[in-house]
Amino acid sequence: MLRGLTFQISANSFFQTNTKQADVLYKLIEDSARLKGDGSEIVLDLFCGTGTIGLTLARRAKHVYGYEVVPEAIADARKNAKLNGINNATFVKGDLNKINESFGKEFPKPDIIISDPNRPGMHMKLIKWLLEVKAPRIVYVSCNPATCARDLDYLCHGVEEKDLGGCYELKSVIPVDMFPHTPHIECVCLLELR
Ligand SMILES: C[S@@+](CC[C@H](N)C(=O)[O-])C[C@H]1O[C@@H](n2cnc3c(N)ncnc32)[C@H](O)[C@@H]1O
Repeated sequence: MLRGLTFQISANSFFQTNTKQADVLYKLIEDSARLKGDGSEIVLDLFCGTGTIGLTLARRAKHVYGYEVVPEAIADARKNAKLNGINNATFVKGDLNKINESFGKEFPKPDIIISDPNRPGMHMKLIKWLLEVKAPRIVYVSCNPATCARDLDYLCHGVEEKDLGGCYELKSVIPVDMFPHTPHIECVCLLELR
């Protein structure tokens, strides 16, 4: 049980190992997302895993679209939506390192984007797409401060060698101790469109 929702997971799906702190992490993400709560907003949940973040936000959103590469995780996310009586969430299997021009055509323009990649961070194709789509807010969740700093820099200041301009302002970075007694740290970063 996380944020009042029940999750079923299978062996190949990612799931936060520190469940107690996962509750803290997801609450912080919800707070950073600052959904109006009137059911008018579109949420895009990138690297959605079993749907945890998107499903916690779905209660206050118009619709959530989740993308994830592991098919078992997508099957879990769909099951978890049903299990919790949530019918405004769509989960799609896709490799976010290989997006092409059609990415973004199958969902409305997002009001808020959550991006929670694994340690390598986001592919340049995804950075480019984010800089083009210009969602009002991005909540970037990361367990790797090095790739996190790189991706935040790209989103705020652009990528000179790709001729991409940055368009976000970093509003906050909140560390969460997901891995006690280790040097590792998770961060929840809020970016707002300039
Ligand atoms: C840090 S986990 C976050 C999962 C989920 N947001 C959560 O909180 O449980 C990163 C997720 O990204 C997925 N992933 C890794 N590479 C990907 C890619 N190229 N395209 C789409 N998803 C990917 C992983 O399978 C994993 O589920």
